[in-house]
Parts: sequence; structure tokens; C-alpha cells
Amino acid sequence: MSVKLKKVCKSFGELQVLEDISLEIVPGEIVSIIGASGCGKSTLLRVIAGLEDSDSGSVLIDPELEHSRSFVFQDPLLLDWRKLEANISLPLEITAPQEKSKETLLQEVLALTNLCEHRQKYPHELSGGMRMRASLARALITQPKLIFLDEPFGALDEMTREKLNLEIQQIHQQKPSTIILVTHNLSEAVFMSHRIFVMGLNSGRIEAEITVDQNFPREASFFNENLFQEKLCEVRQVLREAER
Ligand SMILES: Nc1ncnc2c1ncn2[C@@H]1O[C@H](COP(=O)(O)OP(=O)(O)OP(=O)(O)O)[C@@H](O)[C@H]1O
Repeated sequence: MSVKLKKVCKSFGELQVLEDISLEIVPGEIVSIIGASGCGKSTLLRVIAGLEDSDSGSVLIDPELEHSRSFVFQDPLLLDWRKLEANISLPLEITAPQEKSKETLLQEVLALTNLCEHRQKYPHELSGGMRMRASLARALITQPKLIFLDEPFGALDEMTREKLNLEIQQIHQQKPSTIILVTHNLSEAVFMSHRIFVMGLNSGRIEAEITVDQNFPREASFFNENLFQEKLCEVRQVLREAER
């Protein structure tokens, strides 16, 4: 067990956003949370991440993972006055020293995210995709075992998003971690996930769980395979039902 939720409920005033949510995520798993806008995806992610308290129920996270968490949000939130390398290595300034040196860790994540040649640049000198990769590199530099991704590539074009999805899979292959992804993009959910949780629009519940039985890392050619198309249809169908 990596992460276990039992009957988690959360309301904002009169609005019940999460109702009796129970789920389990195993180590190394990549799961996506999808659902209509406003159904409670980010709230669920934030409750799992401990950024928001639940009203009742429990969230149990393996202690090994609990102390090794990172977040990537839709906005890369880079500091304009710091070069890329200083932005990416920021978490090392506020966490306990790691076994490897700061420079080694920095070089590793720069290579993983294809940013080596840009390390001396300032955020305004980078493209949107590069800034997002920098945000990912910053999240990876502490070698987290649990990664929360809240619609990280929502603002990017289709091709850049696809490239980053491939990169995350490569990274996951090299340094396995448990990943929880919130996304609006159904293709991304199918491509990236072992399992997809579909939230209902007004129910506050997970209405369906879809498993994508395809080995990792997945290649770009997976987008053209029958299994991918079948799963995409299944997700669409389930989502339509969940929105009724
Ligand atoms: N801090 C808060 N205070 C009051 N209401 C909130 C708060 N955070 C979220 N909500 C409400 O809870 C509901 C779920 O919000 P949430 O952001 O979790 O949805 P979402 O599925 O992630 O939406 P989107 O896909 O549009 O980002 C919404 O109606 C939102 O207005």
C-alpha cells in the first residue's frame, strides 16, 4: 500500500465536494483522476496531498512516501530573477541534505527533462514547454517517491503535452515513483495511467475505475493501437454516464 483513502468526505459550506471516497494506490502506480470541471478532482488531490483537511474519513500514506512528496501545478511558478538552475535546485535549499551532491542531482534532473543546455537561462528566455519541464525538474530534484500532478500540461499545445507525457514515462521507468495526476485530457489519462478514477459531476464520488493494461514505458505508437482507442471510448462513455 502506498496511499489509502477510507470514506473521505469534504464540504465547502453547503457544498459536498467529496463523499465517502475510498481508494488504494500501490507503490509505483500512475493513476489519473478525471471528471467534469468542478467535480472535485483538485480537492481530492489536495486532500490526499495533505494540502487540505478532510472533514471525515482517513488518508493513510506509507511513511516512506509521506516524507518524499513533490507537487507540480498548472502554473510552473518559477522565480523570474533566478536562473533555471537556481529555480530547479530551490527545494534542496529547504530540505535535508541528500546523499548525492547538489550539482549531481541538478545534472540528473536537467538531463531527465532535456534542459541541460538551458540551465543558465532565466525563465522569460524559455518556451512554455521548457518552463513546465523546469517545474517538473524542480519537483524531481529531491527524488520524491510520491508525485502529485495537478493538470500540469493544461496550458500546453497537444504535441508538447505528448512529448512531456513520454518524458514522464521515461523518468518513471528510471526512477519509479507513485504518481497521482489530475487531468482534463482523456488521451493523456489513458496514455499515462495504470488506472483511471472517474469522478461524478455532482455526486462527490468515484463513479468508475478503468484499468489500462499496457506495459510501461509506453511508446508514442500506443496512441495508434486498438487498446488505446478502446480505452479512450470506454473513458468517454463512463464520463458521459458520470455527468448525468
Ligand atoms: N477553498 C474553497 N472554498 C470554497 N469552495 C471551493 C474551494 N475549493 C474548491 N471549491 C469548490 O469545490 C468544487 C470542486 O472544486 P475543484 O477545484 O476540486 O474541482 P475540479 O474538478 O478540480 O475543477 P476544474 O476541473 O475546473 O479544475 C467547486 O465547486 C469549487 O468551486
